[in-house]
Amino acid sequence: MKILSVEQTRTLDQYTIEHEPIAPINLMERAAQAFTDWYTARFDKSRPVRIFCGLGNNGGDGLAIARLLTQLEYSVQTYVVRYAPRESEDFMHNHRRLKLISSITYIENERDIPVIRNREVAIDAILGLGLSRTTEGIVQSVIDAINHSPATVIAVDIASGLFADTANGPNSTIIQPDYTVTFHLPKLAFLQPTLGLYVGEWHWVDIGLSRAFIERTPTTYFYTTEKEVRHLLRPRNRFSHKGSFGHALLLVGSYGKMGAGVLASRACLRSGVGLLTVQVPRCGYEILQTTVPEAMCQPDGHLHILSGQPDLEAPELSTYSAIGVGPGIGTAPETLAMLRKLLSEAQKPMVIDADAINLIAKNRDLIDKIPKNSILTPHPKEFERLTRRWTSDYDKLGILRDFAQRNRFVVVLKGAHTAIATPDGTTHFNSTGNPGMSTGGTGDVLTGILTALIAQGYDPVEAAVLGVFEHGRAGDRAAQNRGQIGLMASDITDSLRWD
Ligand SMILES: NC(=O)C1=CN([C@@H]2O[C@H](COP(=O)(O)OP(=O)(O)OC[C@H]3O[C@@H](n4cnc5c(N)ncnc54)[C@H](OP(=O)(O)O)[C@@H]3O)[C@@H](O)[C@H]2O)[C@@H](O)CC1
Ligand SMILES: [K+]
Repeated sequence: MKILSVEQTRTLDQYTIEHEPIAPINLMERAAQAFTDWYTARFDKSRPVRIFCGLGNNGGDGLAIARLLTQLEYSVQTYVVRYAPRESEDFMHNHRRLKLISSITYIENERDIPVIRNREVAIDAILGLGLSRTTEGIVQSVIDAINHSPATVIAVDIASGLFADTANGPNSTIIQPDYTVTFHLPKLAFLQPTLGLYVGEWHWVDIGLSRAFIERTPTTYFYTTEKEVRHLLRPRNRFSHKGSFGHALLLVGSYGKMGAGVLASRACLRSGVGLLTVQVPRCGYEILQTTVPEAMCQPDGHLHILSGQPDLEAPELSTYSAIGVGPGIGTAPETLAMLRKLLSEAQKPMVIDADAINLIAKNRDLIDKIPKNSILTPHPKEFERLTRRWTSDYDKLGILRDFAQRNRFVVVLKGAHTAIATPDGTTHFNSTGNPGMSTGGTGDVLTGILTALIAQGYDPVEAAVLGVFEHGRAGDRAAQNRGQIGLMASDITDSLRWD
């Protein structure tokens, strides 16, 4: 799914109005109806509704929603926050229609703000995509009152005061909704970790905006949904054999951190790799052979860490169709030497995670040695070590895009909506996963998955988008079975399902 800018979204509305064609007031009615359908499917009439409307089209939506809910016999009280002398045309139209069936309260001063009680629902239709400056005055006071109330808060289209794709200034007053019900495609703001408070649980309702326009509008931001992923997964040929699915090499583990290696190895095998060889310190040999009998194990000459001196005659690196390195390897000097040699010799895109990233961050000359199109999977702290500290989520997105593009890497920045930046400058946000996955070892599982996909011949960008999505989806299945709190990394591996 594409993520469009505010400017593009405005043009999309306009294009739909001209080419469907549909009168703007009818498009607003469709939006209000879609919101109302969403609302009535979840909230019954026992909960009083207070709808707060601004003077633009977001307010117009609010007035139309008030009329539709009133007609359905919900208990509705409508407020218009009078912050300016002018109203939009469609606002005025809906204002006239609502006036015929219900009263409207005007908020001009603080004393006009009602007390919002427990069990009530506050619908925020004060400001939408037309936000052009930080909120102040009476708008700010109403937002504060809603935020401090015990009511369930639902934002229409976007929380009032939240910019959809640029940073809000410090100390901005913004609605903190429990839900956001949005009419357009997802907005960039919905996917940023520090803005979660201003989004809540977001839902998209379709109001039939022009698909033709969306298809031909260029964007660098995408949101991965099941629809896209379905096209990426390759079906298996009946006559295939284990050689058809590649031979992966994982370099993992150190004394006390062999679990990371086991997690990555099991996930790799559960993700369809044909053959797997795992290189571990000698202390990990029996552990790996016992816990992952499906894998071949190649012990390092060093007892506790990977030093790159194999104990046995090791095959050429070119034997392997994919190489993954990092989980549990530590940052010992011998391991750095091993990584340096590995990066210099590897010819194909690799998967680079955890301590391998930390070693690279401390030895920046290694960046140039990483094969082009390799996948790096940092969490935010590791990414900061690799680049620099950011001032906002949007600043971080810029750093991420530049880093991936300049070095020709695929960077998987892990988080609530993992962001995948590609060498061609696009960024893909993931839609699966849950907070239960914030636990040790889930990153190791992802490394195993990605290495398996590359080994099977998936292009690195496809592997990253598909692998991150399925990793999150397996996490969601695991959370359904056990709940989020009890979720462990190995549950994710056990919940993987590829067909
Ligand atoms: N177009 C369509 O077809 C559809 C649109 N739809 C709906 O319309 C919404 C967008 O509507 P919109 O463009 O009228 O913007 P909206 O946010 O309601 O208000 C703009 C007004 O607020 C003012 N203002 C700005 N910042 C302010 C501040 N901090 N404090 C105070 N005032 C401030 C601003 O002033 P100005 O910047 O012009 O000075 C202007 O007067 C969209 O989110 C969706 O809900 C749906 O019905 C689907 C179909
Ligand atoms: K709003």
